[in-house]
Amino acid sequence: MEPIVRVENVKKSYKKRKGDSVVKAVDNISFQVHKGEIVGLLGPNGAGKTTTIKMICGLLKMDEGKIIVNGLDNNRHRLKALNHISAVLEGNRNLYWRLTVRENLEYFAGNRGKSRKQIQPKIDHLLELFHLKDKENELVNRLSRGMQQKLAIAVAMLADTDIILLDEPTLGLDVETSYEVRDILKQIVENEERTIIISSHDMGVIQAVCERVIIINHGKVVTDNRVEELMELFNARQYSITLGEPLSEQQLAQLNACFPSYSYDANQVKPNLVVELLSPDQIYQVFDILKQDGTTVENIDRNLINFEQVFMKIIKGEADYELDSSVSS
Ligand SMILES: Nc1ncnc2c1ncn2[C@@H]1O[C@H](COP(=O)(O)OP(=O)(O)OP(=O)(O)O)[C@@H](O)[C@H]1O
Repeated sequence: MEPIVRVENVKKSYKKRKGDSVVKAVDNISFQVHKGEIVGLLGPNGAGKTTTIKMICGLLKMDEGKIIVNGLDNNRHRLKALNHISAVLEGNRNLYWRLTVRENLEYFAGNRGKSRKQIQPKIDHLLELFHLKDKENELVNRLSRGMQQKLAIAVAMLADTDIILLDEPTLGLDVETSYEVRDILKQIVENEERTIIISSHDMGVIQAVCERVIIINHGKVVTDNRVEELMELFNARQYSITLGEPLSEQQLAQLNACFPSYSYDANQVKPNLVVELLSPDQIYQVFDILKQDGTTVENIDRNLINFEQVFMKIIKGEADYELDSSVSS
C-alpha cells in the first residue's frame, strides 16, 4: 500500500547569521508513514525534528529531495497536499485568544468548510474528550497553558484531515496535564483511523501512544523501528547477576574487554554484576569468566528497561544492531 507520507532524500540547511557557514539541519533523510499509523519522531535537541515536521506541512522549503503527502508532491502541489494535514507546532498554538473555547472550534471548523450546525456533535465530543466542557465559554487568553494546548490539539482533530502532526505536544505541561494529554492521544489512537506523527522528548508519551519511532540524530535517521521490537531487543540484553563471591581483578579486566558497558557493585549484601549482551549466547561467555575463579551464581534477572533508556542508548551509539528500514518500506 502506498504510504500516506513519503519523505525521500530530504536535505535542509540553514545559513548561520555570521559568515557563510551553514547548519545541516536535515541531512538526506528518508522515511515513510502508512495510513492509520502513529509514529514518534525523536531525537536530541537540534536533531532536525521540527525542521522535518515544518517541511512535511509545507511551512519550510526543502533544499533537496521530496515529500509526498497522500500521493501529492508538496513541492509541486503545496496547497492541495496541505489539505490533508493539521499541525500543532511547538510554541505556536494558532488559537484566537479573544474567542472562547467553543468559538475557536467553530471558527476553525468553518475554515475547513464545515457548517456550524453540522459540526456541533463533533465539537461536543471533543470538548468531552479533552475535558474542556466546563471551559467552553471561557476566553482562550484566560485558559492555562495546558488547557490551551489541549484546545490546539482538539482543533487539529476537528479538521478531519488524514494526517496530524504534533510537535512537542506535552512540552512545558505539568505532570498531571501531560498524563491527561497522553491518555487523550491514546484514546484517539484506539478509536480513530488517524495518521499521527508526534515529535517529543517525552518518552512516556512516545512509549504509551506510538507504534513505531523514527529517531533522528545530527539530521540523519538512525533508527526506524517498532517500539515493541526496540524494547524487546534491549530487554533481552540486560542481565543482573547476583554472585556468591566477589570478582577478582582478572575477571573484571576480562569483563571490561568483552562487555565494556558492564557494571559491578561489590558493596551490596551479595556482589552484583549487570551485563548487556549483544546476543543471548553471550551469557555463556560471562559464565566462563565467572567459572575461572570459581565464582558462583546465586541468581539471574533480566532487567526491564524503559523506553527512555533505550532511546539514550541509541543516541549514544551504544546500540549495536542493524537499522531496520523494512518496517516503513
Ligand atoms: N531558522 C533557523 N536558522 C538557523 N538555524 C536553525 C534554524 N532553525 C533550526 N536551526 C538549526 O537546525 C538544527 C535543527 O533544528 P531543529 O529545530 O529542526 O531541531 P529539533 O530536533 O527540533 O530540536 P529541539 O528538540 O531542540 O526542538 C539545529 O542545529 C538548529 O540550531
